[in-house]
This record gives sequence, C-alpha cells and structure tokens, in this order.
Amino acid sequence: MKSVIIQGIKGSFHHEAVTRFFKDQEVDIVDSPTFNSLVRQVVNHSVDYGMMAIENSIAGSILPNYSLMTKNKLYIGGEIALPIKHNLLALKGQTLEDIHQVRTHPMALLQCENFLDNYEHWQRLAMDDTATCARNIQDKQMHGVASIGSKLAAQMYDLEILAEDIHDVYDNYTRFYLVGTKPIQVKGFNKATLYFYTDHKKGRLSKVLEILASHELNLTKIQSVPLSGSVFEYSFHVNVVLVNENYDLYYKALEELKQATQYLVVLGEYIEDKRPVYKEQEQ
Ligand SMILES: O=C(O)C(=O)C[C@]1(C(=O)O)C=C[C@@H](O)C=C1
Repeated sequence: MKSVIIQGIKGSFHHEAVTRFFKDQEVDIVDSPTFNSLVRQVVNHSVDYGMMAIENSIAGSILPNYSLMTKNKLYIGGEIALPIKHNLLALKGQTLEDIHQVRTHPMALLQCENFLDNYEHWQRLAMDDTATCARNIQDKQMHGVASIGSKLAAQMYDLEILAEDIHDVYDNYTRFYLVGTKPIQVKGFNKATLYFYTDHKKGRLSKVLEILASHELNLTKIQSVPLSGSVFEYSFHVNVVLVNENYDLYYKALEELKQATQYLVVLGEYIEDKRPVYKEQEQ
C-alpha cells in the first residue's frame, strides 16, 4: 500500500485531499505537524508521497511551499482542487456568547476574516492544522475556545458546529499537489508545472510568455518566488494547460524555453483538476 504524508492529522483538509485524490485506492495516511517535516520525510523516503497545499482561492499562494518544492527537488504527480467549507466548532453545549478565543490554521483564519470581524473581541490564534485545533479542544475540554475547520473534524472530535459555512466567499478552493522525489509519469497528462529563471535582461519574461502562447499552452498561473542567493531577483513557477493536448507543440515549446531561460525544469506533468462549475454559474 502507498503511504502519503499530510500536513496535519486526520480530519484536516489535507486528509480530505488525499481521500479525494486516491478515490477507491487504499493508502496509508501519515500525519506531520508542519510542511517542513512533511518534506523531510518525503526526501528521506520514510513515505512514498506527500500531499501539500499550494494555494487558496481567497488567501492566495502558500509561498514557502513553492520554495520547499524546488529546494528539495520534489516533483509533482498530480493536483486536487478541493472545495473548502469552514465551520466554527466548540465543545457541545457552548454557544457563540461563551467564546473568547478562536484557534485554527493561519490559512483558515485568512479565509474567514469577514465572519471573524463580527467578533472583534475574540482572540485569534494561528496554530496547527484545523483538525489538531479541534482535537485539542475536545482532549483538553477547552471551554470558551472555538476552532475553525470541516464538518468531518466536528464529527471525528465530537464537537458542536456553532456556525456553518463561515468562509468569506462561497466558492472557496484550495489546490494541493501530490509530490515525490522522482519525476512521476502520468499517462494522458494535460497540465504541466515549469520552474525557471532567466538572466534578468529586458524582455526575457515576455519572450517566455510568448513561447507559451504560440505553442497552444494556456497559462493558468504564474508565481514569482525570490531566487535564493540573490537580492530582489526572482524565479518563476508557471502552470500551463495543453490546449487540445497537442504534445508535439508542448515538447517544441520546452526546447525553445531551454534557449530562452538560464535554468528550466519540468516539475510535473499531470492531469488538471478542474473546479466544478455549479449550475448558477453557468447561466
Ligand atoms: O489545516 C488544515 O486542515 C489543512 O489541511 C491546511 C490548509 C492549508 O494549508 O491551507 C488546507 C486547506 C485550507 O486552505 C486551510 C488549511
């Protein structure tokens, strides 16, 4: 059975990301307190893969995870765009009036700012993953303390839901990568993540973008990340979707990109996880 390490414990969104990604396949889910320790255990082969959040549709990119991937030479074997629904959880019998402190993962706090602004007197603590915060409230019988997390966490740690769907925007998604230490071959891939930097001369980045556009590669994300060892120079992570899955054009683009950049590596070729489009949005 494959083992996959997550940031957090069972009942976290990382846990849900793994179960959605692997569907019916059985996997051994291993907990990790931080992203750093997750990556360490992937690198030293204590586990087969890691599942790592990389960006959220409200709060934006989790920048340290971009650098963790490249510094540790990790490759991407797949992605999952998980709908994230946050709820306010507390011990059974508690009410909103009893609460004076809320604790959760920092990304979850960022996704619920509008709700939290209604309770300015609550102390906000950015802590571990959403599920560990929920479990601690139960284990330590913390009265007056709420956590933010999923309904699964409420169920697993026997907490009451004091407020449902408290994220700022209904359509809230976090994108996760499945990462490993070797390039992962994915049959029928239609998306790729490239990492590059240039010699920082005029027009270099626009040349790269022009190569992508002229080879039917749709740019879905570009993220600049400080280049380690330089001051105010940047490397770039780009995600591209292969329009009409034209592999010839994709490989030609890679050849041209090698000429246009100082350093280029393909971090992953995998299947795009499209966020579902709801009926109301189609109209
Ligand atoms: O705390 C959790 O439950 C997580 O899985 C972490 C995490 C994150 O890293 O962004 C995952 C999804 C949500 O965006 C909030 C938190």
